[in-house]
Amino acid sequence: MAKYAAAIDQGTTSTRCMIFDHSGNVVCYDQKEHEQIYPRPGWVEHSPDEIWERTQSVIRGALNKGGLSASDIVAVGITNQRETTVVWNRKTGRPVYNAIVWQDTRTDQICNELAADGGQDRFRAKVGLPLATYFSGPKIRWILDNVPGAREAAEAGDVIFGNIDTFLTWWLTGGPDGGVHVTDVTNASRTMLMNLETLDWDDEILGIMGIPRQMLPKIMPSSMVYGTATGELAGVPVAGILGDQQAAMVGQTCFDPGEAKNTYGTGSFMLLNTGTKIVPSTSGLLTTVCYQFGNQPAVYALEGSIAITGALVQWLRDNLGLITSSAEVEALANLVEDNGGIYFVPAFSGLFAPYWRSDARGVIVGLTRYVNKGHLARAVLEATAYQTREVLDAMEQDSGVKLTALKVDGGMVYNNTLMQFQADILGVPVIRPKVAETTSLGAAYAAGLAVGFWSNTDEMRANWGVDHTWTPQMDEETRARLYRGWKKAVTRTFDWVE
Ligand SMILES: Nc1ncnc2c1ncn2[C@@H]1O[C@H](COP(=O)(O)OP(=O)(O)O)[C@@H](O)[C@H]1O
Ligand SMILES: O=P(O)(O)OC[C@H](O)CO
Repeated sequence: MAKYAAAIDQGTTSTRCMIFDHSGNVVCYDQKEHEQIYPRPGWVEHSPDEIWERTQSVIRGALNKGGLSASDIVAVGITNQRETTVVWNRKTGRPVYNAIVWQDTRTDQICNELAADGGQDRFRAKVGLPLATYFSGPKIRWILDNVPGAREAAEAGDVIFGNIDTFLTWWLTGGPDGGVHVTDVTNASRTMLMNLETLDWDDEILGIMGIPRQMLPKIMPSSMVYGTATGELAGVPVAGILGDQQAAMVGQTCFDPGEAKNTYGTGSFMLLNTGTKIVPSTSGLLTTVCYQFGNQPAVYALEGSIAITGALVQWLRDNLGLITSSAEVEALANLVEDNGGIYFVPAFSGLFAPYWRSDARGVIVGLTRYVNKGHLARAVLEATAYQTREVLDAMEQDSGVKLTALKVDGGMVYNNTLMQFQADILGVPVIRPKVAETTSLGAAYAAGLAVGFWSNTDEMRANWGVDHTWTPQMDEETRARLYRGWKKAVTRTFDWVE
């Protein structure tokens, strides 16, 4: 009887359970969206209870669709939207507040106060991150400061913190009845609280941020058996945890220093493997943990995080009603030859890499009466490609590595117009692999590796193959002119929020 590895991918907009065979092919899957809660401008929340309910439902759905049961699954891996912060009661499992999502900007004031002493890069040498609303530490601090009784309960060890990986692992392994309270090095590296050298929580930063150590999960490698699942997957080892962007690195088999990928989802995230070296960024990138398999040394990465890419297409659909599905943006953009002179800079959550400007807000510039909805759709797609060029430039600057091609994945890579324009604006080929579900695949690989379903990374590499390559067709002068226009447009977003 064939055996399979399962992955739970808890993303910003939806939760999936995917089941893979030994060749890395998807055997069956199920997926469900969850509610995006916007209580105020700049605030974004999810219901942790809904996320756990959706997780159980997609596990059931995937097993049913494949006609499988827990006994067919060798291990399950978890991958997740990173940074999103949950604080809950360890006796009841009830969250003390909604999950505060990575895009949420409510901690702006906390970040400014922390930056008043030592600047935005105050903790960068230790944690690889600038002070920004993106990361979990300030979000935990906000909950402890604003939810009555939360701080006292955290100090007493009654309420605990986790990113979504930790929350789901805790529930999967029993919840209040013995659930394990753990995270992995990749997720921990997004909290601003983990020291990249020691791979442990940093007491000095915990003290400054006012976060009690006893509420934090134990930091573990990304591939090992953390516990045994209960419920639908009863008896299956929970054996992999990776932040979703790091999981995509594993799914894309970027195991050698110098290998990179870009994932285009709600936002886009480009990572470059830097091996066991911690490479500091001077160009606005993040230094982060890429993965740690078992007791091997941790592998690090440079990351260019872009907050809004696919989410801008959703905005065109949901807020303007110009399209009824995300895929329709391509046909709308193809009604016109070019962007008609406009640029759309989607600084909806401020700007992440390489700027880290929380005072920025979105702009559409260059408007004339000539511009129509086709141009707007085109500018929406182009925004993704220009933002990607910015982080790629920063990456080459910081690492000294000149990329000769870019491996891509995520929901937007089925848009041919965008991918061709991406290759044109970067001036390097863009490559989509056969299995583009790299995030789930990476989590399944991490879990399968821990239980010997895959014996080493060479087996994973052998599963990777090219589906499509887009080669640059734009002349150098046009590329430079268009990109100059983008850079100018970006400056128009600055200094908006006072
Ligand atoms: N054909 C398409 N063209 C442009 N954008 C698309 C297309 N299909 C999906 N998207 C965008 O991709 C995103 C979904 O990708 P996915 O990888 O599932 O994201 P996430 O994991 O962040 O939820 C959405 O923001 C959606 O608007
Ligand atoms: O859920 P995604 O795919 O939008 O990824 C979100 C990132 O992990 C945020 O850092």
